[in-house]
Amino acid sequence: MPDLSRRRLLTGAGIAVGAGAAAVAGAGLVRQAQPAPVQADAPGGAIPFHGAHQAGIATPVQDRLHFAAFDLSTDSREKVVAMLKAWTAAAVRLTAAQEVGGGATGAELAPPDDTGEAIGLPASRLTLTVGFGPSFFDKLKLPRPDRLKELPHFPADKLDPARSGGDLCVQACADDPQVAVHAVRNLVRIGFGTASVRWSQLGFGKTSSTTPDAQTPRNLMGFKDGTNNIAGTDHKELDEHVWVGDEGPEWMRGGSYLVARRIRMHIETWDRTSLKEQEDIFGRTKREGAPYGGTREHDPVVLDRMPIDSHVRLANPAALGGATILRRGYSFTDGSDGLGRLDAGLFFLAYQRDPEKGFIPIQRALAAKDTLNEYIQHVGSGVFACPGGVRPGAFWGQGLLA
Ligand SMILES: C=CC1=C(C)c2cc3[nH]c(cc4nc(cc5[nH]c(cc1n2)c(C)c5CCC(=O)O)C(CCC(=O)O)=C4C)c(C)c3C=C
Ligand SMILES: [Fe+2]
Repeated sequence: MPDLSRRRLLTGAGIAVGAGAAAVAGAGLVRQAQPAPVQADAPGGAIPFHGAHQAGIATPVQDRLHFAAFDLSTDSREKVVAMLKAWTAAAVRLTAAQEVGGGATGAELAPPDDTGEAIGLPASRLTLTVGFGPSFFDKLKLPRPDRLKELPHFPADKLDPARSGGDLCVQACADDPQVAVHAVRNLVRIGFGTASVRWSQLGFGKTSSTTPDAQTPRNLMGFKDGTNNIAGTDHKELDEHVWVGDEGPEWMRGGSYLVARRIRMHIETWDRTSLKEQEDIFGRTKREGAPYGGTREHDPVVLDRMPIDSHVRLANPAALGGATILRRGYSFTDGSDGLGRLDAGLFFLAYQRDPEKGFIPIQRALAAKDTLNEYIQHVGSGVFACPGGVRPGAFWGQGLLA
């Protein structure tokens, strides 16, 4: 049997993985040594796959994203269960820097189970998070959670169906883009015949942080983005606004609803806008990120010091009866659009306990009035129910499908 570990030693804890771990290739579940939990902000380390919540939601935000939305090519629950079992087995290995199935260099006369481009790379804090779209429930004739509804149309939406929807999604985040791309590519291979990619999005330069003490990243408009976000360590806020509780359904407990929006930025127009106007649009200063009326980034937001139609004034929970989301977006550039303009923007990802109390009221307010709208356009959209965390030996969506 080949050495299936990408790196024999994971983290300073020096736990050996791979060759010694008993893994079952293909659809079978894997029983193996789990990597020791590492400091979540340690570069290269492994984030545990199992837990009360799926990793990749409150987890400190990694540098890179590969997001993929899939359509089912079957209405057979058995086939979907087999795929989710195989995906889970692969995800356990991928997030521990191990090759999937029989590895990248198994039997000579068959295509290898693992595509191989991550050989030698560390886990890179890879997280894999799965969600089910409304159409998943319709296709498989399963009861849909009350809170999982198609999003309403918002004024100025220009959604491309080819970049919207999807029966299920996988969010892969890692500090190394090759690790994230490898993970999604291998899941796509495993899903062949059961699910195929409908659309996908690569992202870089996280635009929001869940670690408030870290330096706040900047978006492509040059502003600090994520200042007033929920901290991944703030369990009270997470329980109140992000994690599904007793309201269920049972399989959604500890899970969350994800809204994904591909938001194009009209970068060229933005770059011709005065600094004063740019700052008025957000209600924050560009260099420091301070709210109008304050001097430091984390000074409190005082709504009536900001222009009435500024982004932060409109989106702040105090203006919206407490509506709160966990933001986890990434910048993207997908080359130019054929008209000499950069196809760039924000791939906005928001997690919440109930979209009707999170994304929807905030986006209604923004779509109606935000002065930022002149510089952006929502061109892709998806909403997904991300189940609670996976127990060792279980598989993604087991509570729903088993
Ligand atoms: C519906 C939700 C939101 C969308 C869509 C959205 C798009 C969007 N945002 C920025 C840049 C910034 N947003 C900032 C704050 C902020 N934005 C939202 C929600 C949406 N943004 C919220 C809830 C907040 C926090 C408001 C508060 O409580 O103060 C900021 C300021 C810094 C920060 O707190 O993060 C920036 C900058 C862009 C560029 C964009 C679409 C392309
Ligand atoms: Fe925003």
